[in-house]
Amino acid sequence: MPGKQPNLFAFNDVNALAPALRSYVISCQNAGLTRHDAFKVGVSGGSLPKTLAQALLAEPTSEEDTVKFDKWEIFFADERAVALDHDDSNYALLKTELLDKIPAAMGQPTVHPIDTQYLSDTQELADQYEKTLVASFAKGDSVKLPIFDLLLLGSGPDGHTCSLFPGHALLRETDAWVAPIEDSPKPPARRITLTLPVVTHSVKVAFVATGAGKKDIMKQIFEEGNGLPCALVNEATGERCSWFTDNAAVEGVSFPRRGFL
Ligand SMILES: O=C(O)[C@H](O)[C@@H](O)[C@H](O)[C@H](O)COP(=O)(O)O
Repeated sequence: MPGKQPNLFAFNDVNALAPALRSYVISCQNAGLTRHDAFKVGVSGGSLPKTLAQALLAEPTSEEDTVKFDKWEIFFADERAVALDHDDSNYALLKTELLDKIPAAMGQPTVHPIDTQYLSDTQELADQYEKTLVASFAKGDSVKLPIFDLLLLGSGPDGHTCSLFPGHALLRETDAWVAPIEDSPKPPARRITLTLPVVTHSVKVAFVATGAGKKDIMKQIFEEGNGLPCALVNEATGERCSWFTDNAAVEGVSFPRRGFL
């Protein structure tokens, strides 16, 4: 149904994708600022932090085009149960690729990493991270799920997103906001992740998927679905979901592209 489908944007390369991603993120930021004077964003790992840095650290072209980092609250869409300076840490990746590069004049975001005193117990690690979300989103009778202003996600070659893997029982989680996973098929095995209802409840969801290595899974996600986690997000969020891809990632994918305005 037109208008209900996710937006698929395809660019020549990451250099062309980055300015569009910037303008999209800033429009989500500005909507968040209007709603609650803050921008609550969840990010994942993979190649996303690098692309995000390219997008966000560029020079602004106008007043509206300003990244207001001091209003940002950054959460992790998923995280590995490792120390914050470990090679596998998504926090460490974001810090190296983006946080450490933000000039003081741009303001500094509030960042919510996992509490590493609970690393030995992934259920507790997830529960504690959920408490971090509760403190920001005020879970209660009227708030059944947190509403992120934006989730910035990647897609694995198997169609996973966050640490929600194809066919995994975690896809059926309905109560928790954050859940542990002990048997991630992609190492490291022990992680925490936002659950599917939280992901699909976000005001906007953006995927960044680039490179020819994504072509096969993009075909499956957009043409067949197959219950793949990324396809489940597409189906539940429709037009609230946008894919920032390059031509190599969507070559041969039968799904209408949108022009990015
Ligand atoms: O914890 C993880 O396993 C990663 O965060 C993962 O979910 C990543 O986002 C995708 O695999 C896409 O990775 P690329 O962006 O590198 O393609």
